[in-house]
Amino acid sequence: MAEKKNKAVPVLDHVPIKELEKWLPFQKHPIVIVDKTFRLMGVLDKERFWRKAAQEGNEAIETCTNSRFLRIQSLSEATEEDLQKYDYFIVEDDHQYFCYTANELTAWQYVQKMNGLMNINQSLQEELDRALRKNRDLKQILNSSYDEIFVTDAEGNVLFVSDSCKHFTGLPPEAYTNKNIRELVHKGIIKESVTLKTMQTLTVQTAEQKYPNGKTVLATAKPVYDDEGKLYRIVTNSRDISELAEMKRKLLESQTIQQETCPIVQHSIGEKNFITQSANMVSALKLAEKIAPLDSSVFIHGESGVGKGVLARIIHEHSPRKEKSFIQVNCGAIPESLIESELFGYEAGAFTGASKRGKPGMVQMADGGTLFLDEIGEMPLELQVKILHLVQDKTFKKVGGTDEKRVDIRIISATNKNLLQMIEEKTFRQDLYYRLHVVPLRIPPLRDRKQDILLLTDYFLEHFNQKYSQLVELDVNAKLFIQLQEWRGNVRELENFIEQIVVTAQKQIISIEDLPLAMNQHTHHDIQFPSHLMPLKKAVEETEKQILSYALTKYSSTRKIAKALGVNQTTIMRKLHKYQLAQNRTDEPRIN
Ligand SMILES: Nc1ncnc2c1ncn2[C@@H]1O[C@H](COP(=O)(O)OP(=O)(O)OP(=O)(O)O)[C@@H](O)[C@H]1O
Repeated sequence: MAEKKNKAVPVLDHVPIKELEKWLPFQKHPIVIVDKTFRLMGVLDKERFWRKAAQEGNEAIETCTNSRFLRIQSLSEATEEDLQKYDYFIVEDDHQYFCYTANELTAWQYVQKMNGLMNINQSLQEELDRALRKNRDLKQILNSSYDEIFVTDAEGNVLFVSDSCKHFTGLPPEAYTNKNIRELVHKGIIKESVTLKTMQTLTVQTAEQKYPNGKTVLATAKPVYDDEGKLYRIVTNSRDISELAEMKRKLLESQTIQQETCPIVQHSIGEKNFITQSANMVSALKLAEKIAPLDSSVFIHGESGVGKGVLARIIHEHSPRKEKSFIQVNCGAIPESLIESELFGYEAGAFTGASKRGKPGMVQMADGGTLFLDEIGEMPLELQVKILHLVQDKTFKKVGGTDEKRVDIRIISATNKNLLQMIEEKTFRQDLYYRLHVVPLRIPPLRDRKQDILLLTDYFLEHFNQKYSQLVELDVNAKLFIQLQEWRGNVRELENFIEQIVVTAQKQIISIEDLPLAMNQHTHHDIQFPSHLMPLKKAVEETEKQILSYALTKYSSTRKIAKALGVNQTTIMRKLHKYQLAQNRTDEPRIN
């Protein structure tokens, strides 16, 4: 208890002198003695008690008797007035009396007030610290949100913008704070402000907004009212829905196309299958089957990797020539200097380095069967006239030979080039074009038959699982993700991609997170430059490898890659081997 102060003097009420004598030696302080009515009897001092009590008019007694005493319940009870009026204050505490001088009590009350003030100050400080901490926590929470949070007061003055605004707009939050929303809209920094609409209508407003950097966000502004029901704040939350919007668009697109889905059609070619369920592909297939028994020349148009080669095989297999050879010549893959001898063969000693016995060409090997001239647009102009003879008369001469040889072949050609434009540019002979272009067939790219993506994904998954004795599966999201890709390299790219998943899978069920790296390589074709410093040689190699991987998905032959990259074909072949990218190359002519 604060009132038990050291300086307080104990007060005794009617204690027999004898008792007092016994008790006195243990007291350190003077004692005040009062009677029953609380009238002062005397002030005792440890050593001088008896002496002073015996002497009438003792100075000490007199001082006390002239003094004014006030009995109070607690020290804090004494008022300013009391402190002026009385000299001593007697307080009872636990049946013991204590006597304080007015000075002591004033000092005590002063200390109490100071403590009180200090306590208030401390609790205010604590309250402030707590508020600041809360404010900091709140800011951190808001700033860690992926959504952008935008807060204004009732007048539209921007009070807070979370950090993610940088991600959305490219501008830091400071570009907006302490400005008025009207000013931001007026300057065109914000378009179609939902905050402004909420200010005007006092209702929740939601809108899809497009930012100049291409991002689409869904912004929702909500009014916040104070206790009196007046508008106090407007809190706007913006969520990046760019990916969602893109997915939605693609899904809608694929759903529209889905309506054109046909029953699955399947053909087996060698150990592989040709499979489709897209209406446009099925009609191309039907036409192919219809013209297959005829001997007329067929011309297949389509982007690289769509399946021109497979369709040519199907035509051959549906023709009376199916027991004979199907010879596929990739005109873009054979070096220009060799193409004539590869195609037509050569006589013994026709040129330096030629075999002494001569060599039959692919045309001769196709006798009785089908000759498939893939990438016919790559045929050198000088050779085109020789091909024209072959198509017209079914005759040809070997390199270095004089004899006209006759063959019974059916010619199927294919290209992903615009031959009409090449004719205009005089790089392709018009007469040859019309000779070859008797029955044109068109294979649509994979992006125009999205319903085939899933079908082909499942087919290739099963095929490669069997080939590599694996049990890899794709979960629903991974399949959806694959379905939504562009597949600019068409079926070949999808096939290679699934093969890569099966070969490199670390677990049985592949989910969407396991795909992106490979997806980046296969679909976006962005060349990633090394993100950290490394020896220049290694950085060059990494970039070179990426460029080659991309080129492989874009071009069907090393000759085309060489042309696109401005180096010779041998360099490309060497580098493909160096980076172990050459496994899937089938540049060599296929002979069946
Ligand atoms: N509908 C399909 N079903 C199954 N596999 C297919 C289908 N279409 C194409 N493929 C496969 O895709 C790969 C590429 O096909 P193909 O070589 O016939 O394409 P292409 O159009 O001739 O390409 P390029 O123009 O580059 O020569 C092949 O492995 C082929 O088996």
